[in-house]
Amino acid sequence: MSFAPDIVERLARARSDLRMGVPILLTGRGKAALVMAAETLNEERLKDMKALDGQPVLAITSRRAETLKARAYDGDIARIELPTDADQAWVQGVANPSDDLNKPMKGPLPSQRDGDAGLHRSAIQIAKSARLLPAALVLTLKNAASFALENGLTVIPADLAKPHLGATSPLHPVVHARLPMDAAEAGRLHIFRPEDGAEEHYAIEIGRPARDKPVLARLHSACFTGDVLGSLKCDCGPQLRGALAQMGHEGAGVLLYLNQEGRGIGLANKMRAYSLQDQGFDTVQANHRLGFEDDERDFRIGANILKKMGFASVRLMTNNPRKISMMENAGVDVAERVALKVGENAHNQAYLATKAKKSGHLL
Ligand SMILES: Nc1nc2c(ncn2[C@@H]2O[C@H](COP(=O)(O)OP(=O)(O)OP(=O)(O)O)[C@@H](O)[C@H]2O)c(=O)[nH]1
Ligand SMILES: [Zn+2]
Repeated sequence: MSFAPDIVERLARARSDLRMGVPILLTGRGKAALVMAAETLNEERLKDMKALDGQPVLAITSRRAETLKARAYDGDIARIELPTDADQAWVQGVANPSDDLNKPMKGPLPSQRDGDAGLHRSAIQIAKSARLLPAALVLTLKNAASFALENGLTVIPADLAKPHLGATSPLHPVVHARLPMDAAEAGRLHIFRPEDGAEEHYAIEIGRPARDKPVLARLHSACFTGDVLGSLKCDCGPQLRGALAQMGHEGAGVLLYLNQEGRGIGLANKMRAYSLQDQGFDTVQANHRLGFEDDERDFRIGANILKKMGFASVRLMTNNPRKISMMENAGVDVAERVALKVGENAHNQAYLATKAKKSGHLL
């Protein structure tokens, strides 16, 4: 029978469970763990978890651990032991840096050193892919199978999930239709849907670019604040309109609108980063304090869409060298880099300077 969800479908369920505050069960190497996302934890479920046998731990990334001066014995992650009197506010205070400056962490925060951190690592990856803060409460369970069944929990075997976490999901074209725009009357919007149930991505085709020549292309990452609201904190809005205008002017091009808001951390986390920037941290430091890397985007998605549309070579409009190398690694030739320098203003000068200094953006 083919009715039961496969691992990719179960992972999509797990992401939405965690976003709703519902626990999931991770299994692997003869162990099982009850997992709840720190961000969506509630007092009642925390109380119930503490009533079970065993020592719950809060798994956080080493980026977050560094800010908290906690030891990350597992390299990329740390397993913080939960004090017996820990409540929801304690857990969320460790996971979320918004109050770090007002309430410097008292600590010390002892981390676990022994045992296997595999399930904890998977828990953080799933929380991250759900666009939540990268922190999860984890409790190793006995009799896990009956516990999951009784409570109707989504069960994820970590070994089966591993190849899919951090992988690029195959994408399929859904529909395309004519879309006359200010920048070009001959516009067409294509919708692509990934198999993993995550956000759809869009391609805006201008004119009918030849498939056997390098196409003028832009990989644009969604920025609700810049693209829609005209935020002055970044240069996304002018870059989006500038790229479309140049494609309209040349009569041909493809703009990929990738739904990877906030360099892949989601809009809620980007707003957390903005609030940290108001406390004096730059765009890179803010991501790190939240527990993320500088840039969590997967540009292979863009390369895959281009290949699906029949393009093998691009004139890429970007100042970001990572976009160029990722395209080439994904098998799309970058015949030329076309600089896209628009939209500098008094509010985003420091942001653009940080990208140049810390993220290698070309000036
Ligand atoms: N996390 C985070 N994301 C931000 C911030 N400012 C802008 N963004 C996001 O950064 C992305 C901007 O990406 P792009 O326009 O592709 O820019 P880029 O990587 O600088 O590369 P090029 O513009 O091609 O040179 C969008 O997803 C924005 O939402 C910020 O301060 N923090
Ligand atoms: Zn932006």
